[in-house]
Amino acid sequence: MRSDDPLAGVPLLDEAAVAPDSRWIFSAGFNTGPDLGDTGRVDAELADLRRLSDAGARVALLSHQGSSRDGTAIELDHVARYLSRRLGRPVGYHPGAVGGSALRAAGLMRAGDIVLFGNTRLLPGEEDGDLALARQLARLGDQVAVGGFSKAHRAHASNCGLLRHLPGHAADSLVREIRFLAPWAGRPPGGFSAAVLGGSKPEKTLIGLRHFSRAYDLVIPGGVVLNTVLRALGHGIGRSALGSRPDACARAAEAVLAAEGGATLHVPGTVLVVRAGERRAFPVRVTDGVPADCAIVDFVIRPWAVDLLRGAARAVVAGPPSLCRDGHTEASYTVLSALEGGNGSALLLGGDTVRELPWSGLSSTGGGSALEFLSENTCAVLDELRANRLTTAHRTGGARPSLYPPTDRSTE
Ligand SMILES: Nc1ncnc2c1ncn2[C@@H]1O[C@H](COP(=O)(O)OP(=O)(O)O)[C@@H](O)[C@H]1O
Ligand SMILES: O=C(OP(=O)(O)O)[C@H](O)COP(=O)(O)O
Repeated sequence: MRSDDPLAGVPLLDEAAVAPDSRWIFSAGFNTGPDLGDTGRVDAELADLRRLSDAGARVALLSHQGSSRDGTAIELDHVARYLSRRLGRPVGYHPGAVGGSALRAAGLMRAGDIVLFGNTRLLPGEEDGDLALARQLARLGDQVAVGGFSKAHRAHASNCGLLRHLPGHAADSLVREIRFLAPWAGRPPGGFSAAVLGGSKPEKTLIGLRHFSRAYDLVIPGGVVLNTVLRALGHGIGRSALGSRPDACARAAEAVLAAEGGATLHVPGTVLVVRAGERRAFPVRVTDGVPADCAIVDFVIRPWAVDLLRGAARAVVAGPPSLCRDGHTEASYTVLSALEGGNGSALLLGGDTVRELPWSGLSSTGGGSALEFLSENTCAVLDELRANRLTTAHRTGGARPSLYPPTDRSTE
């Protein structure tokens, strides 16, 4: 029988023996540019890195940032400098993560050293989970510690792929995040629940809209999710953004709109739009349709929905509801002030959501990963770690001491 504990059967770094001079690969999900923006995704890994280094491990650190598909992936020396500062010890940077020069850099590491290798998103095959690439990355160490919750929903070479080649363990950062999110997974236990969606990634519609419209009482679509819903309802949306998978998102929105029961879906009467080449937003009635040369950047939340948000026992915000980074804050700030003034608990999910919205309450370092976890009570990396525990690599573990002293696994 499958346990409800999302960590059941997952090997934990906490329970692993970390021998002096052992070679570890730490899979992280820093995904932050040179301005470092919100550092939560880096800070989350500090304790695990310190623990491995203090135990005398040689730590080859791998992280993704941006994407090679849209040219946003860059070198990560800024992250190594930040880590050095925060850890109070040198953290080296080696551009490139595969091939002779990376292996030589790994070979020069001494007990306790931490070296960040080049951005994995600069490697062809990373985002396809290429196992040949994973095999090359695996040469940087003998065991893997998996942190990087922000990419826990991606079966990429530098997380799930590595686990096909080496014994792996969930870093404490991953465990903490899962334990923190677990009470939010599935259908809320009682009281009124609300979800506000936004941002631009397709997961907000494909996972978020689907899940929350089944499991919650109120869903307020914003960002690209709102554009998708308005189009599915037959409204003109001009040149509003529809994200990277418009067709799949359109089908998901149509299915949600056609479903019986489920959450009340907030559809605004007024959206705020910007004309191409201009910055100033102006209101348009949804029923009038957005002019062809305009894009939706914001919207006005109806008073009844603001009241429901304020009274919600539980609320999740996944993605900035409006284009905050360009100063369009009407929907976003309305949501935040309703939640701040309310009596329930509210949780923000994601990178840009946490970076762009002024919020000091609960937040997760994951956007898409957190949505997947809330919807499925698991995610790709947890499944792979469970499978990894049963593999030959894990069972033999070379000549190393037993990684897992007998523990209570009765929940498996
Ligand atoms: N109406 C909109 N049109 C286009 N982009 C939007 C819109 N509303 C919000 N956004 C943008 O979406 C981006 C974040 O999307 P996403 O990556 O999905 O969020 P997160 O990183 O929190 O998971 C932000 O930069 C935000 O300003
Ligand atoms: O920033 C991330 O996702 P998120 O914006 O959904 O939080 C993760 O680092 C995953 O990145 P990806 O969505 O480019 O695979």
